[in-house]
Amino acid sequence: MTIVRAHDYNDMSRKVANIISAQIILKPNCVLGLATGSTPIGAYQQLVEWYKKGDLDFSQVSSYNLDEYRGLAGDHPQSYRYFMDTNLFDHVNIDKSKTFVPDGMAEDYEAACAAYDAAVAAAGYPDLQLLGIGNNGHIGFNEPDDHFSRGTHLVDLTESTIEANSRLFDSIDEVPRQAFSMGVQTIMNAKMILVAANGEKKAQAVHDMCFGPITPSCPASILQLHTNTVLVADEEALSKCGELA
Ligand SMILES: O=P(O)(O)OC[C@H]1O[C@](O)(CO)[C@@H](O)[C@@H]1O
Repeated sequence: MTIVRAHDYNDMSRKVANIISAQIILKPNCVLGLATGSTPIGAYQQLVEWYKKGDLDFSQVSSYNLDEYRGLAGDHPQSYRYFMDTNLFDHVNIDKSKTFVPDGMAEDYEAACAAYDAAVAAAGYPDLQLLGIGNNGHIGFNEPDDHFSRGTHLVDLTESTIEANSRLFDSIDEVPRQAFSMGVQTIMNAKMILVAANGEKKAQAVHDMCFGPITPSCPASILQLHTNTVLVADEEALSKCGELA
């Protein structure tokens, strides 16, 4: 794992955006695996800025998002489809019909999850998979468990994740208790994995991801086995990684 130190959130965001834009420049028709949450917002803003300056062209890019809350439609302001549209897709020249987010409203969800996996596989898996990391070491919505997940599946969110994500809802009762998430095996099929982390709340998870045992109780720890993983983290997120000093 390559570890890139950033001073703070803005520096992390620019570094992450630089790596994503290099991917788009080197392979204009690349497949991006994209993430939601607070972490990537600054990077998406930077990408939009460079697009507006004429430095980036998304016209051939396609994308697959990691996850979606169960029960939220794409026009719900807290849905991850809405997040992607408002933070990135609506501001660049990406073809929205080539942007995919799991369907939070799927009735036959097992068929929908299988179809999502088939589509990601048919696209050849992401050239670059962007990931945030949960306070508990989750990636996508793959929560700590006794095994690593494979494909897209229904997840029962942990209390810790529900509480962490409640800041984005009017009350904790409104946070969906379930979500659909790409599986860990699918994430590991990406050609490059780019993890972004900032803030002291992520310090333990970042330490365990980089230096802890490889265990499904910290899903991100499996990234130690991926041959092309880059972590961009700020000083606070790296504060428990004494091994790096
Ligand atoms: O960036 P945040 O908001 O801390 O969230 C961390 C991770 O948890 C999720 O919200 C759950 O999937 C991801 O989207 C994100 O990468």
